[in-house]
Amino acid sequence: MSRTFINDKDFYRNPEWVHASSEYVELSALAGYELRAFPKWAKKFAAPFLPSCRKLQSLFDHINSLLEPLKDKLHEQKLEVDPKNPLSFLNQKLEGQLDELGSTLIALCLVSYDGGGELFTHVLHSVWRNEQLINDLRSEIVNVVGDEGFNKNTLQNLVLMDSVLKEAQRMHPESVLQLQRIALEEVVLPDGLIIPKGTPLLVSGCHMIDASVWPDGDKFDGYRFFNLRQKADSSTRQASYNFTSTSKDHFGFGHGSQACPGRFFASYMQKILLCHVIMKYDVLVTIPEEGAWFQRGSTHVAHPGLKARVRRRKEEIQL
Ligand code: HEM
Repeated sequence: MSRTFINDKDFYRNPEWVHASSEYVELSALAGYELRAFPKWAKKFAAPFLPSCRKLQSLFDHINSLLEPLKDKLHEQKLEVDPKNPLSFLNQKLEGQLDELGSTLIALCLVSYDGGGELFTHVLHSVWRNEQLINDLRSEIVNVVGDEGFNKNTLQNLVLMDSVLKEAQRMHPESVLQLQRIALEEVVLPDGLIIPKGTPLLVSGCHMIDASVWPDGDKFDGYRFFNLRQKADSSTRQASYNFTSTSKDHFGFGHGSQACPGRFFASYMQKILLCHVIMKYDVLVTIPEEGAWFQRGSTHVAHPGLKARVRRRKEEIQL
């Protein structure tokens, strides 16, 4: 994953970096949760006494020491942006002040690791309840990926899989409150409601999940966007049902100028992972009595009690 923003093989494949950055992302969710128990003014006093925050600080120091060789390489480079080198973009944005490289890279890890892992869990528990869907997905993979293997075209042509991903994200957005923004100027809505300048805003995504927009919206239908795409009367309309397209009715990746810039990469990654899992394994998922997910504050979380019995199968094609 880090390869998208750190294109230095010596670095992104370094097991120490992979381990430290993943552990940081995991632990920061826990630390954030624990810190919520304290009022804003008290957080900085409480943090040094919380084991999760102390561990985070030591991980952060370790991450910074791992970054030293990378910083040395960047110091030698010009502050020009090379389109093939995402690190050059960060270097320019930080104006060569590489003290903040650690926190910037960790912020990127946070936004990219977390959403991907959570979505993949929801995809797995959703598809493995429908044998027909698994069979259809396997046929699609054999037909589309079988001859050419993975490339941009074949990944785009996995349209049933695309529909499954979009549907899983519709039913399981990361949070039911999305599009976190601040009104930079006064906004008057068509119904006369005035949003004063400086107001922090969040938009409810509940309509993505219920039946007010999507028929049988509370049920997972892996074929939903595949069928809508088939019925669409124009290629623009077809494209609007792509997993990576955002709209006011489906903003799992956000919407507007700040919509997730990593969604195209995320889509390819989810598809490649799913191809491997679906072709190579038979899976029996056991859903806890309380359901496959639960709500924690505004976040929508996969239930940690989800269980899977996995058996290796012989894949029809070599991936
Ligand atoms: C399935 C995986 C992912 C999900 C569900 C997801 C979801 C989101 C959402 C909901 C937002 C907020 C958008 C808004 O407010 O309009 C966002 C922002 C962002 N995402 Fe993702 N994301 C994913 C993967 C990634 C990846 C792989 C990367 C980078 C490689 C990434 C980088 C970012 C960045 C940098 C932002 C901030 C954009 C801004 O504020 O301008 N995301 N993502």
